[in-house]
Formats: sequence, structure tokens, C-alpha cells
Amino acid sequence: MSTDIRKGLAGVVADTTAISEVVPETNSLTYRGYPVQELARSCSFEAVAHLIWYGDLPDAAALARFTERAGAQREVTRSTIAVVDRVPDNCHPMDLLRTAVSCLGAEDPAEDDNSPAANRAKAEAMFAKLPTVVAHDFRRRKGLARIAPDPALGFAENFFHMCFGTVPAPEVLRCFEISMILYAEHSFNASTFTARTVASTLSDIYSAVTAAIGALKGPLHGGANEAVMRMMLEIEDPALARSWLLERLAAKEKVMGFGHRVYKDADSRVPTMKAAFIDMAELTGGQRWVAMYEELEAAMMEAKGIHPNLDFPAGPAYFLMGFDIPMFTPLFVMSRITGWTAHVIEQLESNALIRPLSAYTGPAQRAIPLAA
Ligand SMILES: CC(=O)SCCNC(=O)CCNC(=O)[C@H](O)C(C)(C)COP(=O)(O)OP(=O)(O)OC[C@H]1O[C@@H](n2cnc3c(N)ncnc32)[C@H](O)[C@@H]1OP(=O)(O)O
Ligand SMILES: O=C([O-])CC(=O)C(=O)O
Repeated sequence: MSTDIRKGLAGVVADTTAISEVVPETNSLTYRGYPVQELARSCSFEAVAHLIWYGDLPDAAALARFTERAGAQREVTRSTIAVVDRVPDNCHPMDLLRTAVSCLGAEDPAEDDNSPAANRAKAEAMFAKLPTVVAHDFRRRKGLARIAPDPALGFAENFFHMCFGTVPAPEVLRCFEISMILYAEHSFNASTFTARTVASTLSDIYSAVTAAIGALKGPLHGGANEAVMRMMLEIEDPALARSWLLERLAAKEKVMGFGHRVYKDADSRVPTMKAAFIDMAELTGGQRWVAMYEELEAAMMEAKGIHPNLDFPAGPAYFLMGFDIPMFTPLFVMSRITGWTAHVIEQLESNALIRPLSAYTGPAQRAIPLAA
């Protein structure tokens, strides 16, 4: 047996995928062959979701059919709302979302149908319904009544409508949509690999997504977008950012929103998201957070040569859009549901149970003492 242990599976190529390609040498990320920056510039999130699941960008007619199908499925059942309403409202919203996906699975009579067509239909249903749950939770924590989804609105417009009762300026919608497109897919990241591992046992797609939500919640992964904004609020004054960061590094602490397992020379998505964040700051008078961003980014580059990752601009951009911090990782879920489910379908197309080996380091085999 090989004892070549790759901690964290770093550098291990675990399988093939045709969904996205991350090329750290050229700082590039493509979804089904299209550069993500170009998708963010010219496509709707619905078109990108279609691309991720079906392999091609939709033409106008296919996009209209897809958007109509998604719009019509946004409502969740009364029983899902009832379960969600019983979850304590001091829990993290990711806990609630995980529970909601379990409910969606339990309610689906076709839960165990793992055919590609059935799983695509379930993926589309989750894409449509998860924003309804996230918005409901956002309002319920403030003691506000639920706002029903509007099937006539696009993905981003409907989500703001369900959260705030209004649809913001097109520039805000665009920044939000850009974040959804950039967060949608990123090859074998920890949560996607979790989803694929669950799928590899021939479990159902809802179980895979539930597990992926658990993996995304951690601050080394999706939870970092929340931690970034908490850090910025704690620092408060951009003039204090550099010394704050250097103190953390001196104490050997990690600074959230920096570093990446695959990209060592900058995250391909950051320039696009940073530009969207700056647009948000200009729209809302939030330039203080841009100054904070610049200070932290420069100090980290000088001290450790480590670049920001996507969570670094996404966190303050969501803050400026008016979302509460614990909601930031659920926003990530609303996007990554596309990538996760595409990977589950791909895993099942040529499945092999995911089960690595371990090198045992416990005591050598021994006899049970007679008195035991
Ligand atoms: C959408 C996403 O999920 S993107 C990732 C979001 N996560 C974060 O922002 C959390 C903060 N970042 C990190 O913890 C890491 O960079 C990870 C987990 C993302 C990737 O880590 P790995 O590839 O395992 O690298 P690892 O953690 O071993 O770091 C390598 C070196 O860089 C340092 N380093 C990496 N990231 C950071 C950071 N954010 N702050 C301070 N030091 C860091 C490590 O301390 C280590 O230094 P050392 O060699 O002197 O011990
Ligand atoms: O790829 C990773 O390890 C983490 C990441 O950036 C993502 O999931 O978007």
C-alpha cells in the first residue's frame, strides 16, 4: 500500500470534469469553456445556470422557457415553511437552509430517482426555491411578514423583492447578479467534492446538497465572506487596517478572505467582483470599505505575498446591498447550487464510490486485558 499521504488531498487529481476549469498558471476560470469574466459581463445568472447544467448558453427562446420554469417553481410548501419557522431564529441561517433542503427532499416523491432528467429537474427546483427560503428567514429574524415570490420577476429582482419589498436600481441588481455568476462553480472545491462524495454512494441529490451546505458553512470555505465583513467592522477605520492585519499575522492567525488552495497568484474572479464592489460603494456612499479593502490587500501583499480570494470583495459588496452578515454564505448557496448539482449529475454519469485509503497511526494490534 502506498504511504504517499497528500494532506487535504492537496495537488491530487481525483477525477475528470467537463463543467469548469481552473487554471492557476493563467489565472483563468472557465465554465463549459467560457471565461467567467465574460459571462459576468454579458449574461444573466439564469443563462449561466442553464450553461452549467445543460452545457450550452441558451438562445432567447430556451432562456425564456427556462426563466419561466424557474419563476413558476419559486413557492415552497406550507410544511417546509412550518419546519423552517420552528428552527430557532438565533441559529445560523446556514443551519436553517440545510434543514430546508432536507425538507425539500423529504417532500419529493421522486427523491431517489437519480436519472439525469430527474436530477436536473430537482436542481432547477432548488435553484428556484432556495432564495424563497433565504428571503423568508431574513425577514422572519426581523419580525417581518413573508413576501411571496413573484414569478414574473428575474432571479435577482425577485430575490430583492422578497427580502426588502422593493426592487433596487439596475446597478445594484447587476452587482448582485455578477456575484451569483462568479460564485456559481469552481471545480473540486471542498463543498462540491462533498456533494460528489455523497452522490458516489448513490444517495439522493438533496442529501448531497445538504452535506455540501455543511461544508460551505466553514470559515475556510464559504463562511469567509461573513468573516471578512466582521473583520472590517471590527477594524472600523481604514487607517488602522494595516496594523490590525500585521498584529494578526504576528499572532499566526489566518486573515479571512485571503489565500486559496489552487490559486497562488491571485483569484481569477477577484478583479470582476472588486469592480462590482466599488460600483456598490459609489452608489451607496460606502467608500470607507473600499479604502479598508485597499489597505488590507496592500498590507497582506507586502507582509506575506498572499492575494485576496472572491470572498474578500463579495462580503462588503453584500453588506452595501443591505444584507445581514449571517446571510452572506446562504447567498453563496443560492449561486453554488448550480455547480453542486451539475457535479452530482456528472458524478453519477460515470460513478465510482469515493473512498480513499488512510495510513493507520494508532496502537499496534493488542489483546483485550482479561478483566475487561
Ligand atoms: C470561495 C472560497 O472558499 S475561497 C477560500 C475562503 N477561505 C478563506 O478566506 C480563509 C482564509 N484562507 C485560508 O485559510 C487558506 O488560504 C485556505 C484554507 C483557503 C487555503 O489554504 P491552503 O492551501 O491549505 O494553504 P495553507 O493554509 O496551508 O497556507 C499556506 C501558508 O500561507 C499562509 N496563509 C494562507 N492563507 C492565509 C491567510 N488567509 N491568512 C494568513 N496566512 C495565510 C498559511 O499560514 C501558511 O503559511 P506557513 O507556510 O508560513 O505556515
Ligand atoms: O476552489 C476552492 O477551493 C474554493 C473556492 O474558491 C470556491 O469554491 O469557489
